[in-house]
Amino acid sequence: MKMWQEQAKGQHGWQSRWQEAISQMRTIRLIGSMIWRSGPLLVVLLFAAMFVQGLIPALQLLASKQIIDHVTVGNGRISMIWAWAYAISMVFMVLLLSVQKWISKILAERSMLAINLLLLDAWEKVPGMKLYDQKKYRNRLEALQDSANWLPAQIIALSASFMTGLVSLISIVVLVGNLSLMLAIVLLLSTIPHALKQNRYAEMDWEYDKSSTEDRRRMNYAREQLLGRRAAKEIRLFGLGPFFLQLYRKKFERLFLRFEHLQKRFVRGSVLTGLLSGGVAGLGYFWIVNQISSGSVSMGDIALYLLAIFQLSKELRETSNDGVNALELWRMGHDFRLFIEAEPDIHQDPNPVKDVYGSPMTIEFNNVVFKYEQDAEANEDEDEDDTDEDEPDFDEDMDDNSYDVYMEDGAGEESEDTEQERPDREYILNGISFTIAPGECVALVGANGSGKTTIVKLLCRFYELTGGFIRMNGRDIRTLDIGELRKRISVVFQDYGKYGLTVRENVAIANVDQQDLKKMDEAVTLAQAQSFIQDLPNAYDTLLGPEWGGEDLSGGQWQRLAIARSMYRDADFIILDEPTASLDVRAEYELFNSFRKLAEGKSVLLISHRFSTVRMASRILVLQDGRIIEEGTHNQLMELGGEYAKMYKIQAEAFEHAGAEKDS
Ligand SMILES: Nc1ncnc2c1ncn2[C@@H]1O[C@H](COP(=O)(O)OP(=O)(O)OP(=O)(O)O)[C@@H](O)[C@H]1O
Repeated sequence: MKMWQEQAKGQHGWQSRWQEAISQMRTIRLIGSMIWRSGPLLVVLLFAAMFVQGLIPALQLLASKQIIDHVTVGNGRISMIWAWAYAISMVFMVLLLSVQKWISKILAERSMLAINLLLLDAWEKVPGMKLYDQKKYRNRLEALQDSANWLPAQIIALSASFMTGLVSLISIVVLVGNLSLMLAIVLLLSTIPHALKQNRYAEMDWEYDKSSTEDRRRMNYAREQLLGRRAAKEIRLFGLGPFFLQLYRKKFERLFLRFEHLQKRFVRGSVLTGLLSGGVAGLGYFWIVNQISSGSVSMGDIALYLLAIFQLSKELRETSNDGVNALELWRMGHDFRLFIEAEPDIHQDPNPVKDVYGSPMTIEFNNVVFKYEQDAEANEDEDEDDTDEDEPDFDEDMDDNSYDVYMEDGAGEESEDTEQERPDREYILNGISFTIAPGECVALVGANGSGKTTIVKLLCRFYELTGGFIRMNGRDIRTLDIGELRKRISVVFQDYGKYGLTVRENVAIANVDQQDLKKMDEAVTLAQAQSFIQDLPNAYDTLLGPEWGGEDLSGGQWQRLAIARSMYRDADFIILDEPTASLDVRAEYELFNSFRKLAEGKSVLLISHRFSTVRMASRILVLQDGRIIEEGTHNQLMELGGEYAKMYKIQAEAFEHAGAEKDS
C-alpha cells in the first residue's frame, strides 16, 4: 500500500530529509490538535505549570547566592527573605508537580480515547478487505492498536518534561552566561554529540520496534493459541502446548538478542559522549576555582556557579534525552497519521448513485476476471531474515513433513507465509458471466477453492474487480454508494460472526436502525431458532459466549442465529454461503421450505455443497477453474450428464451407502 511504501523506501538525501521534516510537522499538527481538542484549558494550564516549574531551579540558585552573600555581609533580614523565597519555591515546586501530574493524566486519558476513536473510525472507513491480506499492514495495525493505549500519555509526559527542562536550561544558561558567556557556550556545545548520538539511537530503537512487530505478532499469536478458547480443544488433544511454547520462546529469544545488541551499542555510545560533556563541566569547575583565586567573585557567586554548572550539565543531558525520546514518540505518531490518512482500498465514486435500487434485484456478472493481489510488501526488509528456520519443529512427536502439512492446512497459521511463497496469484475468476433475474434463486456449486465465496466478496465490493463488471439493476456497482449497496444485501457468511452479546443483539445487529420485534420473531422462527432460544435462561436477553460469562451454543444453533440475523436485515438480495453446513438434514429441509416463503420476491444466491439443498434452486451454476462450465435446472443438468451429474451421483451414492450400512 502506498502509505506504508512512503516510509519503507528508506529515503536519502536532503530532499527526502526535508520531506520527512514536513511529514513530521503534519504528524505533530495531527497529534497536537488531538491533544489540544482533548482539553484546551488543561493544555494551557499544563504549559503554564511547566513554564513556572522550569524557572524554579534558576530561582533557587539565585536565592542560594543571595542568602550566602547577605549572610556574609551580616544582612540577616534580606537573607531571611531569600530563605523564605527558597522555601516557598520548594512548596510551589511540589504543588506544581502534583498539578502537572493530574493534568497530564486527565489529558492522557482523554487523548487515548480520541486516538483510539480515530483509529477505529479510520479502520471502519476502510471499505474493502484487501488490507486484511497484507502482512505489513496487519503488523502496523497491531502495533498501532497497542501503542494507542500508551502513546498519548507518553507524548504528554515527555513533552512536558522536555518543556520544563528547556525553560530551566535557558534560565540557567542565562545565569552561567552572566558569569562567562564562553563557559555557557562551551557547555552547550559539549552536549551536542550526546544529543545527536541519543537521537541516532532513538531512531535505531524506533526501527527496531517497527521491524520487530512481525515477531511480536507471532509471539502474541502463540500466546493466544495457548491461552485462548478457540484452539483449546485441539491444543490439548494434539498436545500442542510445547510447540506453541517453543514458538513463543524462539521469537522472544530472537528479539531479545537484537534488543541486547542495541542496548550495548547505546551504553557504549552514551559513555563516550557522557565523558565529553562531563569532562567539559569539570573544566568549568577549574575555571571557577581560578576566578576565586583572582578574587573577582563573591562567595554567593561561587556557590551559585558551582551549583549552576552541575545543574546545567545535568539539565543539558536530561533535556536532550527527553527531547530525543519525545521525538521518537512523535515519530510513532507518524504511523498513526499515515494510517488515518490512508487511501481507501476500494475506489468510491465521488458522486455515487444512492437510490437506484428497484426490488427485487437483477444481478449481472459480465466477463468478470479476478485475482487476489500479491502482497507486494510481504517480503520486504523487516522480514528478510524471518524464515521458517525460526519456527519450532515438532521434536519427537512430529517430523518435518508433518509440520509442513500442518502449516499448509492452515490450522496453525493465517496462511500468509504460504501465500507469500507463491510467485504470483492465479486468476481465481476467469471470465464469469451470469445473471440472476429479479426474485430468482440461483445456486452456485463447485469444488473447494473454485471461487464461490470470492464471487460473494466481489458482489459486496470487498475487492476491486481485475476485469469485467458487475451490475445491479443495470448499474455498474462501482458507480453505487458502497454503504447503500451493502444495505441491500444480506449474507450468511461461511465464517459468520459469533458475538459476545445477548441473543436479541446477535440478531438485531443486522439492522441496527430498526427495532421490529415482530420481524425478529419471524426471522428467528424461519431460522428455527425459537425453541432453543426459549430454553435459554433469559431467552432473548441471554448473554452468549462463555468467555463473557454467557451461554455457549452448539455449532448448528450459532448458525441458526446467523441465518436469523441475515433474515432480519431488510435486504432485496440474499446470499447464503454454506448456510446449512452445521445443520442436520431435517433442519436443513425445513429451513429451506420456510426460507422459500420468506424469500419470495427476493433474489437469492445460494452456495452449498449439499445437493439436496442445491436442487431446490430454480437454476444452478457449476463453477470450475474460474469459469462457469454448466448452467441449468437440476433436471437439465442431470440430463446433461456432466460435472454436476457426476458430483450429484457421488453424493447420492455416499448417502445410499451410508443408509444401507445403517440398515444392515
Ligand atoms: N484473501 C485471499 N487472498 C488470496 N487468496 C485467496 C483469498 N481468499 C481466497 N483465496 C483463494 O481464492 C481461491 C478461491 O477461494 P474461495 O474462498 O472463493 O473458494 P470457495 O469456492 O468458496 O471454496 P470453499 O468451497 O472451500 O468454500 C482459493 O484458492 C483461495 O486460496
